[in-house]
Amino acid sequence: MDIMPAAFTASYMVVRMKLTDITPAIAVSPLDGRYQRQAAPIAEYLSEPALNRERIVVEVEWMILLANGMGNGSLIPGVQPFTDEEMDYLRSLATDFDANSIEQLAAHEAITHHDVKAVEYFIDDALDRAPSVLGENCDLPRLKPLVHFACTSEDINNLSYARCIKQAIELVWLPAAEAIVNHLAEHAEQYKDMPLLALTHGQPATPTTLGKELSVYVYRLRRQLERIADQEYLGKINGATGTFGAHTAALPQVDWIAVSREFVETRLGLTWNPLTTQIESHDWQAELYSTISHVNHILHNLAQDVWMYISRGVFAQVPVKGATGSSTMPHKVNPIRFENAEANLELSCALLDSLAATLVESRWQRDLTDSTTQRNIGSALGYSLLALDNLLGGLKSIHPNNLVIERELNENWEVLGEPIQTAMRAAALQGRAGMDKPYEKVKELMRGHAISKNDVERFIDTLDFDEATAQRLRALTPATYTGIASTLVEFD
Ligand SMILES: O=C(O)C[C@H](Nc1ncnc2c1ncn2[C@@H]1O[C@H](COP(=O)(O)O)[C@@H](O)[C@H]1O)C(=O)O
Repeated sequence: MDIMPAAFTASYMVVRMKLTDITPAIAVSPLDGRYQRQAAPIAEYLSEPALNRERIVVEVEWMILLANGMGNGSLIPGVQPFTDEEMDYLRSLATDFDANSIEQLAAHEAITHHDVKAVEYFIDDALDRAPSVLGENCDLPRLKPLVHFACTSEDINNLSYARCIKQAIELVWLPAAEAIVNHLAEHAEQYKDMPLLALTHGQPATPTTLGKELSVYVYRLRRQLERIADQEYLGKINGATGTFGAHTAALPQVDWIAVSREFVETRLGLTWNPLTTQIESHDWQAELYSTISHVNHILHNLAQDVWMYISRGVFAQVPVKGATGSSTMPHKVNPIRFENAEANLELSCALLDSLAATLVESRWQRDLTDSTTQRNIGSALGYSLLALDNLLGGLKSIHPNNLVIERELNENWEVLGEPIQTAMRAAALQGRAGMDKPYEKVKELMRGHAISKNDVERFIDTLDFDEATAQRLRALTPATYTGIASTLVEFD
């Protein structure tokens, strides 16, 4: 079916260049295209090559544990412990992982159609090449049966993913999130005494301070980030259906539980999962993604709040030299970084929520849906990282506008209705005359009218407060009616 009229087809479809012929490849995802620079730190740990590099680490460390044992020599009869040179050589497969390695793996996978088998063959090739590097007497080519010994692919995959995700979170995502919290905390302290008209339901309400409102976000975010910093990353290495079946059939004398635990905990720095089907159950991933999604939602709330403060004039934006706000309205500076952050947080949440929901289900002892799904963890965190970057940039480009803040407060003296009616209640309870129906009297005075400083003072004077209370109330202004907001900042 023609998707364009014939004339269009002739002028565009036939003669135009194919974008897919351009090198380097054109990206489908904006994370790998337009936003590549900002998302790149995630790709270092969560991308196809990063996963394969980590798979090599896991395969190699497993070989080293089997060959060198846990203090009592090799675990496998017929296998001598690796020399230091041999271990360095094997480990260099991961540390020297490069474009050439990626090509070699792709060549194997083109034949095997199995990504982990391709890694096994990649290591086999390296064992074959070893004598040319380590000398003719090198025994490594004979040790090919040691590669992937007693492993199912998921033994390698789950450990690799756990390490990839741990590094991406601890080295990239968490520091970026902490940078936002630190920025907010610094400004909460700076503006802890700066009064601000609060709005509940979008209507003027009891004033607060700008610093205290920022502190609320600091407190919320810190609670979630602490959970993420304490996150467990579970891993398993227990064979095709989690029974150590192949291990015990081949080498019944080995304490495989101890070996498995040593490998996951000590060698790879993860938390040992003793009980699984073929797959690690991914519950820890669901926990992590739910918490990050929660953080994303808090940040989305922040981005929208700041966007609305900018719209109100409470925050002013610093124009970027040379930048265009609107293509047609020259006066404008648009809050685009906050809008970009909102959109990317939404995309991240969509992916994270899907990952958290689907990764925890697998038919019987394994299906492969998790394999395909987990390939999107990098995108889920990448969209969040991009949002963090834009949010921080946006926050750094705004400052409070005192004139607007003061004007808002001065135009809303009716917010003092609350302290006056509450003081009337306290006076009534102490038996002072004329303090009945405090709420109704204040409402009568203030609702639906523009109220001035004079109106408030006159009203206070009509009431029989004791002198100290009357003075305290008379001294109140919308700008000073902020309770102990500034003190509360210390709790963030
Ligand atoms: O260790 C094994 O392989 C055991 C096997 N289970 C599997 N476990 C892990 N990976 C497997 C499995 N099966 C296939 N594959 C390979 O996974 C890749 C899936 O590709 P994609 O859908 O792109 O994520 C793709 O490369 C697949 O070839 C079983 O039979 O239980």
